[in-house]
Amino acid sequence: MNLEIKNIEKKYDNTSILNDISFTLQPGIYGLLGANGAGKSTLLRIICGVTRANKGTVNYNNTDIFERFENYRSILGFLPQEFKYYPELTGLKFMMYIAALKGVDKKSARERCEELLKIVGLNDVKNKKIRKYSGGMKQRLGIAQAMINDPKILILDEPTVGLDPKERIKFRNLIGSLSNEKIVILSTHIVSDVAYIADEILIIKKGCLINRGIATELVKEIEGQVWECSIPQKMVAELSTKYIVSNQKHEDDRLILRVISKNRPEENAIQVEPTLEDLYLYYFREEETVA
Ligand SMILES: Nc1ncnc2c1ncn2[C@@H]1O[C@H](COP(=O)(O)OP(=O)(O)OP(=O)(O)O)[C@@H](O)[C@H]1O
Repeated sequence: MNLEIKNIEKKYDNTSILNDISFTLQPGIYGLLGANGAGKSTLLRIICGVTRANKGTVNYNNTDIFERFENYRSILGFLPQEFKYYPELTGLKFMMYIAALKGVDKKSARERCEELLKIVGLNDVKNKKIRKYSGGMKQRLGIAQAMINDPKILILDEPTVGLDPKERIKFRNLIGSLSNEKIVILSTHIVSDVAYIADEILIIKKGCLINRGIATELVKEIEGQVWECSIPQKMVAELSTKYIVSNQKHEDDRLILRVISKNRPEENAIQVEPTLEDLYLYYFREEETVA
């Protein structure tokens, strides 16, 4: 199985949103990482066939998705960024409704919906109205509905928005367990969401795919450029304007600063192993701080 994104370009009102994006995916979990507005949602919507690209194609097993779109839709699961939940329905009724929309036959629908609600840990609340669900529960319901047709390609757009740290961990474990033999693409601007579960990271910046690979390979780009130095409080402002500071923590009356810099930032600075968060900050420092 393969999904090929080939020379995709997208413009809105003559502004380029996606710029000649090409990559091919095999089964695995892929983290699409980029700052707000980088073009992640647009790219995912194009991959799902919801939005049309101005140029380029999306090919599933070497066929343009629009050549056999019904066939493609039947193997696709999608959780869009702004998903509509129908608060007055119960979790189970909502799932049954989506199953009907997706053409799952009535007999197997109930069994499938109950099974998925169990998998995502919503069995106990399946007869409660969605308006009583927490953010994490809603997101898990969103994943469950995307899985109704047992998709081979599962696309989740910012699925961890609004989740607390405990729910994030639950979510990561869930994705890990669901992804067998599937292509899972998961977009986020939160590095820790994908650092542990993604087999590969795709980094998108201002509509361009600027890097792709396994995390341990990607971070080599800044090897030898990440430092930790212990400094007095009063030096923070000075160092922060001079260097990219990826983290800081207090230690007694001093601060331990994690700095990204080609040169040793301070006499006592020691080199440390780069992480994906450091790399993210290195790429997106002007755009936002790491969440
Ligand atoms: N329908 C549209 N019409 C005009 N501009 C759009 C439309 N959809 C997206 N854009 C613009 O395209 C750019 C990329 O948006 P997109 O939602 O794809 O980014 P993103 O990386 O998913 O960011 P976010 O996480 O904030 O959603 C933004 O500048 C956005 O304003």
